[in-house]
Amino acid sequence: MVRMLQRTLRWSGRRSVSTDTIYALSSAEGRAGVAVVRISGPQANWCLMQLSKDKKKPLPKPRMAVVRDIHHPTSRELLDSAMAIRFPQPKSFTGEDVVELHLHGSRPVVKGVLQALAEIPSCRPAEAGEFTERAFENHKMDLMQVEGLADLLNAETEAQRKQALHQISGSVGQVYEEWRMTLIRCMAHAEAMIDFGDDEDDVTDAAYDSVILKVQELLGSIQKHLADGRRGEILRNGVQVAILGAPNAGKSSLLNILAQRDAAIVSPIAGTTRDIVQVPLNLAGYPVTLSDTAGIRETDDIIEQEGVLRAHKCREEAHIKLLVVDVQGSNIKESVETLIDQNTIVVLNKSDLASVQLSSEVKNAKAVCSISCQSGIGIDSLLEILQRQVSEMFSHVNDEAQGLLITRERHRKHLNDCVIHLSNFLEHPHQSELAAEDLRRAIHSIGRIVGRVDVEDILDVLFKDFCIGK
Ligand SMILES: Nc1nc2c(ncn2[C@@H]2O[C@H](COP(=O)(O)OP(=O)(O)OP(=O)(O)O)[C@@H](O)[C@H]2O)c(=O)[nH]1
Ligand SMILES: [K+]
Ligand SMILES: [Mg+2]
Repeated sequence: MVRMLQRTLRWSGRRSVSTDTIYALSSAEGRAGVAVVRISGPQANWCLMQLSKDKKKPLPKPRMAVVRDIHHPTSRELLDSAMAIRFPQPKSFTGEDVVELHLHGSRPVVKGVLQALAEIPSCRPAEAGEFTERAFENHKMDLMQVEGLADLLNAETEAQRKQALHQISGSVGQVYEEWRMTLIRCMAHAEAMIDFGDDEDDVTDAAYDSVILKVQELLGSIQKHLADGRRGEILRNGVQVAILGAPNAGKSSLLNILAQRDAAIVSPIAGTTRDIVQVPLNLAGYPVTLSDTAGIRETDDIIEQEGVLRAHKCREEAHIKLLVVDVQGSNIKESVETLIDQNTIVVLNKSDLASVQLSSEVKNAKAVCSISCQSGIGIDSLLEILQRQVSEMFSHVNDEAQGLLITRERHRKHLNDCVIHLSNFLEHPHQSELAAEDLRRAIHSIGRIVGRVDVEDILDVLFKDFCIGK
């Protein structure tokens, strides 16, 4: 109870500050062609007037870019000749009055304008993510769109950009909202059963049968949606590719070639790599994390033992495995042949030293490829194989289906909860009070995804990830 009260207070505290007018540099720090300072809140227009030499100068027309000299409000010193644009509420990013100043991207100009804004009463610097928070509060975005925006800002590759933009468009949220509305209608029927069930048996029964059918259908849709192979989450977090193999096979050499830098130590001493060494890659537009691991073998060295443990853990978490084998050994060593599975690409290394001998175990692998880290032979075809494997992971993702990819564990959890409540409902649909409660819980679970209910905790975490000015 106390926690709930604290939360409510914190939440209302957050709401009350939103009457302030806030400002921030919304473009990146440092020298640039243009720097954008954004002002949002009831005093935004007034701020613009305070920054003019003649404070009675009329405001520019809405959404029209005009050249405007920016002066310090008290000293009247000229700070920059800027471009100003007004976005009157509610047609703005935050839903409040917004003024954007497009300044020359010079540090002293930006500093001067921010200092000038600080002089204006009832105007204060924005917190990280505060513009977006206001957009959410003013129903300009739902929670999934806010998360999509966070993903877009963090995106490193084209595929991630595409997925984030899709989530921002709101179409994913719309599907969940439709599901929620369907369940709300079902619950209305279920509640009507509680109230009138005894008197109007015939009428309600027929109607109620269709409710049960609807719930069954919806449960099927959600279960299908959940069985997406976690592709949306993988796309957001990156495809995990592990380099595995016996000591001295040339794993670190391969990592360095693919990373195009000396990320890991290479030496002729077996057991060189102990920690996992990771490098991010962009393969065919998809984000990949490539991990080099310790050579797998029996050892008395306790540090190397820990390295081998970490290598096995990395293998378990990997979506794609590169098993590096030194072709000088007659066959694939026993210690590593057990590692081959359907997601393994066998990489026969040091082909400059010996001719390639394939052992039968290789048949279970996804692909086999012969390379030399020394001469560079075969690296291009390995890259091609890898790119193909990565693209294949997302091949079922045509544009239409992408709208229904789950991008966060949070969404998955609420959908799983929803499945549990709907399954419970279907176990006792005619025990009206219980059944209505199950539906209520299912509605609540879906509502949490788009941020209809219980949003404050998620927002606190989410906005911490945003930069100031967004
Ligand atoms: N001739 C030749 N030597 C190679 C090739 N690839 C790697 N080496 C050499 O093999 C030795 C081991 O290479 P590493 O990359 O350190 O092997 P590793 O698998 O990371 O070894 P650990 O970390 O100890 O498990 C080094 O001396 C490399 O220079 C290759 O294609 N041809
Ligand atoms: K080595
Ligand atoms: Mg190594």
